[in-house]
Amino acid sequence: MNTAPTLTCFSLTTTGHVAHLVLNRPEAMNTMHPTFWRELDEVLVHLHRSGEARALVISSTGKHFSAGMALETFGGAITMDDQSPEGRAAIFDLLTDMQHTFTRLEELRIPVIMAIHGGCIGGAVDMVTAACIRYATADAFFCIQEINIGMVADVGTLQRLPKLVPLGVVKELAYTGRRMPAQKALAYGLVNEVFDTQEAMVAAALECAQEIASKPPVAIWGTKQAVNYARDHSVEDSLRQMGWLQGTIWSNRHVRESVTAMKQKRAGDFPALTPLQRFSELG
Ligand SMILES: C/C=C/C(=O)SCCNC(=O)CCNC(=O)[C@H](O)C(C)(C)COP(=O)(O)OP(=O)(O)OC[C@H]1O[C@@H](n2cnc3c(N)ncnc32)[C@H](O)[C@@H]1OP(=O)(O)O
Repeated sequence: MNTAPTLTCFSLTTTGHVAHLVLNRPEAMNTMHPTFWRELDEVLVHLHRSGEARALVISSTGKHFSAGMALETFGGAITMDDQSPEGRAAIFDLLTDMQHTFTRLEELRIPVIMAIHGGCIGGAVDMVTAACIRYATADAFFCIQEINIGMVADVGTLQRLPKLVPLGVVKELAYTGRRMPAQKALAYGLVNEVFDTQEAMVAAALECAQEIASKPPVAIWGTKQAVNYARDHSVEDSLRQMGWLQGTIWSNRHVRESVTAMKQKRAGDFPALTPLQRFSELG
């Protein structure tokens, strides 16, 4: 079964093959607590499996995109004073779980666009660096807040941000906990575009998602696979992987339909991604 999960921290709508996930706890500045993590993971599993959406936009509500980890979880859900081997193993498992959620976002079958306004703090930086494309409002800022609360950023920022902006910039932000404003993020290429208003930004993100969703989904899937692979491997290895990948997914039918649609000045008609099932559900 692949039913949409029941959500309290988010709202999820899918229109014309574009899914739009909105962080909707503005009163709590969309902080990340155990329910946030569980629901985000469930949504991503659902989108990954359903095959219905062909692109995902994630935006937020209220003053800030997200204030990061809910501070009350430190010393609450996350028990940090248990120095026993069992306590340390539990921290390792918890952290790995959170890391997997953002890796799931990065490895989703469909491209993900983040629409970021106001503060994007701590865990929120972890999250947005796992996306394909980032848009921001002029009032947005990015903060590796972890250093200001005595910890090392541990859910992906230090691993993914250096692939997006120069290493010196990452180190400056990570050592100082300074806020990087949207215009600077634009100059470094962390965000693709800066908008005056949140409405304009979300509209542009949805328009970009719609454009992506109009392409053959298998070619989009393959392109995401290839670009993600190339980020972490040599050109030589990536070219070889490209050969195997293209050999696996090449479709004359999709290319013919794309060219015909282009000539006829109409949208191409492409089958959706096949819904995935859990192995255990196959009977
Ligand atoms: C794996 C992930 C790890 C992490 O994410 S570590 C980072 C955790 N996050 C933080 O440390 C956030 C620190 N907070 C801030 O930088 C600022 O705050 C904001 C930019 C988010 C907001 O600034 P402004 O708009 O000026 O509001 P305000 O008066 O500072 O905050 C309003 C109330 O919100 C509480 N608050 C802020 N962030 C969090 C949070 N992350 N978890 C729980 N509460 C938070 C404050 O303390 C305050 O509360 P009151 O009104 O009672 O004084």
